[in-house]
Amino acid sequence: MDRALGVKIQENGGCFFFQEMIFRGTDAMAVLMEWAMARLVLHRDVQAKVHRELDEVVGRSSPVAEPSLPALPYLQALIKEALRVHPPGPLLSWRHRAMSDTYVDGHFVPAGTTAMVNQWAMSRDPEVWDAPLEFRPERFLAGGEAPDVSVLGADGRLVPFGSGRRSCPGKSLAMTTVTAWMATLLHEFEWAPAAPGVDLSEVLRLSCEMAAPLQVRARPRRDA
Ligand code: HEM
Repeated sequence: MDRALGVKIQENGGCFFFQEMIFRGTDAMAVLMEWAMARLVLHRDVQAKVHRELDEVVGRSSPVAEPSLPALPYLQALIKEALRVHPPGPLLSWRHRAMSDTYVDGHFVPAGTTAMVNQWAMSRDPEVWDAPLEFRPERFLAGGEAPDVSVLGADGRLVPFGSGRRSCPGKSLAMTTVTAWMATLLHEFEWAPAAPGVDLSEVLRLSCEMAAPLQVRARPRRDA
């Protein structure tokens, strides 16, 4: 029994929940990092800015450690921008169903319709985002159009983890883990595409993945 919600959890419900945690926890984070790396090898100026921030905050002679993570605003902006342009879970709340015939914004929705939130489209809406197809982490920094946007569900402009009580329970863990991994991968190496150009085509599987898996070259950059 979930005492907070007063809901009885069946045995198979518990199994599904753990299955979701394992699949979503590993798959979505890996997919997000692949997209972020694709953007970093494509936009070398963005990669150079992350490297500069890491050199200033962590220093070339030290590895990344957890206390440095909150002091990396550009890296955090980069991860938000990757979540905006390439949300691993583009459709939200697919388990919501209309209980009766209704109208939403003038559109008839018959009873029994499964309702989904297309946050992929929301985060590319030109009425909300300046030049939405441009990859620009600066939009999340001071002076940008969305400097204080939270990705954790409190701001409808960007909801890569959903919002409300069925939002992703792993969102804080995911943000901390992805920030730590990206910081380490970027502090230790400089990344370049294995061949000229990067194919940004998408394919929707469990997550919205790169259709052509990313291939990169890594060059060590840190002092021994
Ligand atoms: C970058 C990483 C991640 C992204 C982008 C992500 C995104 C999402 C999204 C969009 C949903 C659906 C929300 C909705 O439909 O409204 C979801 C649900 C869920 N996520 Fe995540 N997630 C991530 C990482 C994780 C991690 C690390 C865990 C667990 C360790 C996790 C566990 C779950 C579970 C169990 C659900 C289902 C919740 C429910 O049905 O009530 N996720 N996630």
